[in-house]
Amino acid sequence: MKKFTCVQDIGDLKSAIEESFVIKKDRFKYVELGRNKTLMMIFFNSSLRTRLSTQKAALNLGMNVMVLDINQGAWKLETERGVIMDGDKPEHLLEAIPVMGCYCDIIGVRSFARFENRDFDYQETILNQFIQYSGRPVFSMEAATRHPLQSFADLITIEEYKKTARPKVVMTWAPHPRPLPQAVPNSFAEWMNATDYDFVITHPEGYELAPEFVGNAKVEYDQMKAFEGADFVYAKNWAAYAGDNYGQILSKDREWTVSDRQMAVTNNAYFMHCLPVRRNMIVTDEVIESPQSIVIPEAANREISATVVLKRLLEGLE
Ligand SMILES: CCC[C@H](NC(=O)CCC(=O)O)C(=O)O
Ligand SMILES: NC(=O)OP(=O)(O)O
Repeated sequence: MKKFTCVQDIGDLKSAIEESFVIKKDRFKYVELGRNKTLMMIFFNSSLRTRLSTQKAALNLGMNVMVLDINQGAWKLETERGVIMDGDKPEHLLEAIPVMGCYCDIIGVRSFARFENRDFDYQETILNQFIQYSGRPVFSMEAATRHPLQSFADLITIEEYKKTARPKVVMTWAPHPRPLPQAVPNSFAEWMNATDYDFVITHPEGYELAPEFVGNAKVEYDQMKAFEGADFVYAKNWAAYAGDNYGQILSKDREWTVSDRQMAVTNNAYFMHCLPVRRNMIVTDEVIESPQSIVIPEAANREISATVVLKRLLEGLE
């Protein structure tokens, strides 16, 4: 594997899931593979799970690890080409990227959507500059339009907990005080559409995701109807994507906060969320603390998805 930015990069999902279960049984099985290889993790945005689980995955494979928080300690970076750099940014990304590539063997990048320009975000401008100019294999630790390490962990979790071959999985929008990226819902939808699950997306009108991510999923504007008979409920907030509303908050309707009311019409569904989660905005305390909440095992599986991905990137090194 030469990069990991989307579901296509992991190849056959069945083998990827099988490999994740092998690694879950013995996460140090390939500890020699990464000897004297260095992972560099670059964060333009905050992180807890991705930062810790990806570092742990690298240690599972015997790698050295370097972590750079771009906004704490590095020079402020200009990302636009052609700009006269007479402002507060002493360095351009187009120099910083190849320099960082000199010091490592594999690069992970976190760079959220900025909501300033939809094309800039949806062309994955920052991530693609790392792919183009670093000279190293690059993987996404959540970029503008996807979060594949999270979605891979979500799939592993559903495979572990599902009680039927084709569970009904419902991704629901929920209210939030800030406009959040579409990366997690886009990515979850992309991975769910790559399975044969019964996948439903529910959100208020105006929160339609980009068609290329919705794919063949059923979209249901009535949340209660969507929840009927669900085996898994995956909650997440996202800002509007469509038209002039890009990056906007259109609703903070707390009727969409996942509570016992909605969970009551499911098939005793498991509750999932990528975390961090705003309690009593996205989901009530009762639901996230219930025996059906699997948000912690879901987060634990981030170590597994990252170990599989890093293993395959190491195997792809010349
Ligand atoms: C893994 C999720 C990362 C990020 N979440 C946030 O930015 C939450 C920030 C907040 O709740 O203020 C998101 O929604 O994409
Ligand atoms: N789910 C996830 O990626 O969490 P962090 O933003 O804390 O890394």
